[in-house]
Amino acid sequence: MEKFILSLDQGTTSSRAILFNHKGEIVATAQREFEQFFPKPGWVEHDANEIWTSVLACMAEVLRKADVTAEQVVGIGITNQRETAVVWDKNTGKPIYKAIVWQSRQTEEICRDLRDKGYNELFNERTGLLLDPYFSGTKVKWILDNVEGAREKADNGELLFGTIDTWLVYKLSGGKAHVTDYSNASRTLMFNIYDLKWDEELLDILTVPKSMLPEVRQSSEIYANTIDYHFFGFEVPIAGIAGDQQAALFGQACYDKGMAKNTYGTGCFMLMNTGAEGVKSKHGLLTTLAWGVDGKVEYALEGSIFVAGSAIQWLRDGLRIIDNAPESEDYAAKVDSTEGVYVVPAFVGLGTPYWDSEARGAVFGLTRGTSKEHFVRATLESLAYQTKDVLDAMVADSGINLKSLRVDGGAVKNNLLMQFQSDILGVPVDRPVVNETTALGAAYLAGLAVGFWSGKEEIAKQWQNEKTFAPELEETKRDELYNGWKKAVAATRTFK
Ligand SMILES: Nc1ncnc2c1ncn2[C@@H]1O[C@H](COP(=O)(O)OP(=O)(O)O)[C@@H](O)[C@H]1O
Ligand SMILES: O=P(O)(O)OC[C@H](O)CO
Repeated sequence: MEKFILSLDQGTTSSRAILFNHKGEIVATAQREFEQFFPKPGWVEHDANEIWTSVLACMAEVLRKADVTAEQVVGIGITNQRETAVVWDKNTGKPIYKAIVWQSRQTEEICRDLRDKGYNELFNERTGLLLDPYFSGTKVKWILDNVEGAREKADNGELLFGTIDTWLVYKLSGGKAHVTDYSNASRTLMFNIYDLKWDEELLDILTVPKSMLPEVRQSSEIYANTIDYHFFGFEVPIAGIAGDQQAALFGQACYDKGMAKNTYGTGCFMLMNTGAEGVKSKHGLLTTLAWGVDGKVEYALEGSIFVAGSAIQWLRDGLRIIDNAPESEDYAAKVDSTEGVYVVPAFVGLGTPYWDSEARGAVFGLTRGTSKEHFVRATLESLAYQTKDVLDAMVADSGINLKSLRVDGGAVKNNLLMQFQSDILGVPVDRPVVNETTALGAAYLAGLAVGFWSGKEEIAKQWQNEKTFAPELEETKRDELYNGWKKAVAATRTFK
């Protein structure tokens, strides 16, 4: 009887269940989108129950599609949109508020207040992060401060907090396990990434009771079994957890110091493996835990771009100038350049290297000759320019010049974007055969824990390149285009 690993990839816009075989190949995929709530400008929320039911539906569908029984699944790996915060009642298992999404800006005031009190340095030193609404800690505080009765319940030990991994393991295990892994904990603003403990002083500042927090475990180990009635009469070990960007780094087999990947999903996230050492950034990158495997943790440097593929969704759903994401390539290809048009999609502020949460989106260089094609192309190009900002910071901090950049995520199917990316970076871009590297990374982590794969060496051999995009643009032209982008960003930031 052939065996498989089931990977649950809970992303910002959709949940996916993907079944992998022993060769690390995709056997079947199921995907469900769910509702995005924008209750106020800059706020983004999800319904945690809808996330759970979307995951359940995907699990059922993927097994049915592959004609595989639960008995053939030797382990489940979970990977998730990170930072998104859920708080639920321990007694009822029901969330007391919507999940506050990583993109949401509703804790800007809390962050500003903490920054004004001079706490940024302390948080940065211990967590590798910054006092920005992006991270979970201030979202938990916001829920406790704003939901009626929440603070009292939390103080009585009646509430639990979790990122989406924690929430899913809790639901899959029938409430038996309240756990997370190092990679997710390192995104909360409450976890000391050097002591590997919840930081009591930071918790006091954030007024979050420690009793709410999950137990932090390795990224590859058995945390609990699924309860059989949710999993078709069979218990399956949940054996891998990692935040989606760290999972992608693992799935891209970036196991050596200095190897990096960039994932183009809702946002764009570049991570570089820095080994056993957490490198402190001087250029706006985050220091984060990559994973804990075999009793050891490894670190990564990260550049976070808040709006990437979601800018393409905005062209589709907001402006309604394209019908679907792939069409962005068709329109962009109809023109040779944007003719000086720049779109800066700072819809929820700007992340690395600017960390400007009050900036908002802007368009520059419009003329009477600007067409839809130029506009679409400029939006696509903004993904590449933002990535160039991040790579420059990465090179400055690490001193490592990348030989190539491994890429993945929904938008890398766009060949024009990938070629432009390589042109703007002046670095070859490698797109692997398995584009679902986030899910693959979680599958690997789970598979290692249950002995499905023997070790990282076996996994690294499975990585295969599908296509390399080599730089073709002259350096002077590259500099000219990128200088235009920098001017556009600078101008965007003055409009507040
Ligand atoms: N051909 C394409 N060109 C540009 N963007 C694309 C293309 N296909 C998908 N996308 C973008 O990729 C994103 C989906 O990627 P995915 O990795 O599934 O994201 P997430 O995990 O954040 O939900 C969407 O924002 C979509 O707009
Ligand atoms: O859902 P994605 O793939 O855009 O990833 C979101 C990140 O984990 C946010 O930090």
